Amino acid sequence: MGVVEKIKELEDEVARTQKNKATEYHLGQLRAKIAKLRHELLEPQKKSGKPGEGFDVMKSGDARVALIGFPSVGKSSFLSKVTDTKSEAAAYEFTTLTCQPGVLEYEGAKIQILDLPGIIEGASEGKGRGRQVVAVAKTADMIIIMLDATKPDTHRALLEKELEAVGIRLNKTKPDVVLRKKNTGGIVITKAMGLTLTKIDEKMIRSILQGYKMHNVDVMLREDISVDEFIDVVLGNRNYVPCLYVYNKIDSISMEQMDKLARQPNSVVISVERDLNIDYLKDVMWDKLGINRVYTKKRGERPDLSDPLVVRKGATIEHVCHQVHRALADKFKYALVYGKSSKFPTSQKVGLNHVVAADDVVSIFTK
Ligand SMILES: Nc1nc2c(ncn2[C@@H]2O[C@H](COP(=O)(O)OP(=O)(O)OP(=O)(O)O)[C@@H](O)[C@H]2O)c(=O)[nH]1
Repeated sequence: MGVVEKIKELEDEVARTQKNKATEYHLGQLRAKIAKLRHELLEPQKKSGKPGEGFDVMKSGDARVALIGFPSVGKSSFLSKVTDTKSEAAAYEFTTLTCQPGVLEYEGAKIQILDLPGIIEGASEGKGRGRQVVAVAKTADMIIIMLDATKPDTHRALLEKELEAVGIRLNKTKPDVVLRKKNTGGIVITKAMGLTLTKIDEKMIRSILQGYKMHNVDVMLREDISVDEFIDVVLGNRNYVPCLYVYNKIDSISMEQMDKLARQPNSVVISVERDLNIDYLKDVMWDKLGINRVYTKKRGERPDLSDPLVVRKGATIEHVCHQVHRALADKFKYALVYGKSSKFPTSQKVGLNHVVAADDVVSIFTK
């Protein structure tokens, strides 16, 4: 029996099994087995060369967004509206995947948008093309699921399920659990002070770990996690990616329908054709990507506002140095920051660990 059939069989067993106290552990183990098989299915086959070879797209620009959606939802129209695809005319040919990267310039940042082939259906069954689409999606800083507002909203669940099955977690944070493997000593579970587990218990944790033949591990729990979240931690290869649901073609639906879609979490409604809400979408993307601009200023000169540096939220002066030049941090003496992260109305003298804020102006002084 192939892996796909085995997964199907286990899934059927889960569906058949009544959920109650007595079957709880059995169900947990089944889910762990399914996760393990899925993982096997998606592991790149050994002889296929270097990881990523053949289909990965070089990460260019400051952030990368993967655009996913069924055919005819308006992805191409969207890309030609917001990106400068003309200058990137060369489509990247991959072994079986053609991926058209476009660059969206926004607030001085270059955001690379990858239009992934319409169909990711079957990706979780490890079908060649699906596997590659997923590999690219996993490198994205954000995923946009584009949907057709005029169609029934079933595509969304299909795409979510597919991404979920390949280990991509949308709009979730990594569970706060630490596993440490050791050579002896058995399984030792510790919980953070005051933490009560409501969705999983120690017996289940042990049974899952044993299922993975992990007999000597320290487990530190800092969060009330579910069984599936614990399996995610054990497998350890999940990608936690922010996701925006973009409903296109709102020009063709009623106000009521539009209002309902727009009120869903992480959702933006647009019309590419009528140019509705596109700028708002860019703002939301920028926010969700968690990036900031900072400006540099040379001594005695005005800050260079035409050429911002783009850094992640929470970035430090050290990150800023790296953006300017690879070797700058080694020669660093101190920096002066002006702006929101400065303690003073004027500049503050800071070291490499100082966290910059949006639109700060930074002067770097070297040894
Ligand atoms: N009513 C309406 N139609 C739109 C809008 N945006 C795109 N379309 C139409 O939807 C159809 C599909 O658009 P595409 O941009 O080719 O869609 P796609 O997702 O790239 O499709 P594939 O290339 O098949 O993956 C075209 O006929 C567009 O004219 C919109 O905002 N409103």
